Amino acid sequence: MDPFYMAALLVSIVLASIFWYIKSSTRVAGKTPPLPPGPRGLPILGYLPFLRSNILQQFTDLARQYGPIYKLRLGSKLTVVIASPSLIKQVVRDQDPIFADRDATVAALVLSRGANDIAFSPQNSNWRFMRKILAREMQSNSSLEASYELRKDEVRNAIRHVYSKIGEPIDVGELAFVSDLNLVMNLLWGGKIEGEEGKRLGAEFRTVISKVNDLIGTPNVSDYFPALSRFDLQGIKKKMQTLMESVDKILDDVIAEHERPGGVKNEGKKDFVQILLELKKNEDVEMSNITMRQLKAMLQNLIFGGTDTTATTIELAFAELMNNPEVMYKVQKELSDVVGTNTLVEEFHLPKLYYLQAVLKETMRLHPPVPFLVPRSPNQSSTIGGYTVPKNTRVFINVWAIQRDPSIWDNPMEFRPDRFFINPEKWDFSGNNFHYLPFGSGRRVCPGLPLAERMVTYLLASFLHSFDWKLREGEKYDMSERFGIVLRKNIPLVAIPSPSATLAKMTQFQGQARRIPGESSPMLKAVSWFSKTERNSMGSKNYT
Ligand code: HEM
Repeated sequence: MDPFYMAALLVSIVLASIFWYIKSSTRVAGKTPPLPPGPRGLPILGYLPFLRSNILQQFTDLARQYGPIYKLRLGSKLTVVIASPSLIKQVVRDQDPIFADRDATVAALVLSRGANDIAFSPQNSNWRFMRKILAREMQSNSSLEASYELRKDEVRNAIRHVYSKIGEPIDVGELAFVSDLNLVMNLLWGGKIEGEEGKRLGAEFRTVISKVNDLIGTPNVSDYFPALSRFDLQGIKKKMQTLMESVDKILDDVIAEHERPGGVKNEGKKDFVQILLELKKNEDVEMSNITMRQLKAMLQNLIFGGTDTTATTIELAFAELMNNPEVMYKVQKELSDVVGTNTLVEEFHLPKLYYLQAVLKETMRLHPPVPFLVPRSPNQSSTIGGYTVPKNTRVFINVWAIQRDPSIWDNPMEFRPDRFFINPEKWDFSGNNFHYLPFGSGRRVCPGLPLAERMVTYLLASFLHSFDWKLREGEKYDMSERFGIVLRKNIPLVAIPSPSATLAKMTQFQGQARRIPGESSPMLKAVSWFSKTERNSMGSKNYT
């Protein structure tokens, strides 16, 4: 080589090396903040081999060791866990636009039809529109008022079902899940697909939802080592694709039924599918951008997002009440004072049930149904609490830890609904108080909150107003939890219903007032008599 070029090459290499050295030493010297602290883990695997089954407690213990923001390397995936109100504020308020994207796992990508739903979509105009339409057509006060009869139908069905099981053990989580699923399906395509067809759809969805939740909760090698994802070593992607084929089939049937001339009755309140299809047909400008794929993904969000969360809340509230008889007594006393003894619970009673509302807040404090929220992911590198959180990091917000933090809550492990009566204006579900976030916060806050509040309170109030509950002989209370994207009670709560004093009184009254010859059970008659909507005679719908 020409000596001149040789010299030029050497000089360039030396200059490049100096430049690189200066650049990297300024980073070391602290111009770019460091990554958060955290345990080291093993080469390649990172901290994966050290994850315990009780991840809620483990993530909380790690915060004690490393501070309110720490990092874990799980395979090649960088994960940051945040567990202090002030740092959460930085993520979900101060830097919300940066942190409001999601980091969907392989299973979640299949479930969300390629992040085309509300829950896993990046922030874009379609995501904003889907949230808007949900808020306007399903969650606004006026649309919730208009759909009340649909909820009332299902709550009465649930009461009838429990009534038919008096004295028998009932799996409370299962009861809550089926009731919630029926309720959500009724709002989505309610009254249109009934009878045997409705029953079949309910049963199919129950199976699919439980399988989907298992898959979403299974740790997947493909997520921790994206280079291996094309091999789908555990077959999770394949299994999810198969499940989605059956979901697709159900939703296609529902849509086809709505589009078939004469398939949908026109009288009464329009269901959500009908509203969406009409908007599409009328060529609403924003709606025309929404593809059929997105529409189905949105319906799925409502079914998957609205059933497990509400059912787990009801089961955990039930368990806490049975574990705390004095609190149960106060709830039932309030119910008989507010609702009275001559009628079943109606939704207009709910705003007056202050104590029951406090019970639900306390349940969701100790057992937030989505304990780490739905993980977020920054769309650019950012600084939180003096540490760098690189682009595409998976960010967990440990609401479970914050809502049990003794520096924030007095005797946090005690179930004390009364704590919500001190400065009640401070405690709501809006996500503005960073000490209490069961529905999340910021632009990703749960859009189903108004419906969830009504569903959970209405069902719980109805079950407790109409029945007394006890555990099976020799059974012990257990409040342990199992982690999943939605928290579960570790051991399902099984309880035995008997008619409450109110129901017994109503029954006596009914027995005298309206005894039908040949009717063996006047009490059964009473429940039926109080229901104005006897669609399914006295049978149970979709319950096992
Ligand atoms: C007790 C019941 C419920 C709880 C505790 C709950 C909680 C949550 C939480 C914590 C999030 C994530 C928020 C965040 O990342 O900041 C979320 C998101 C979501 N929830 Fe709920 N939820 C409940 C019921 C419902 C219901 C009834 C529906 C619909 C009918 C629903 C639909 C959704 C959807 C679509 C999202 C995704 C929002 C987005 O990413 O933009 N949820 N929920």
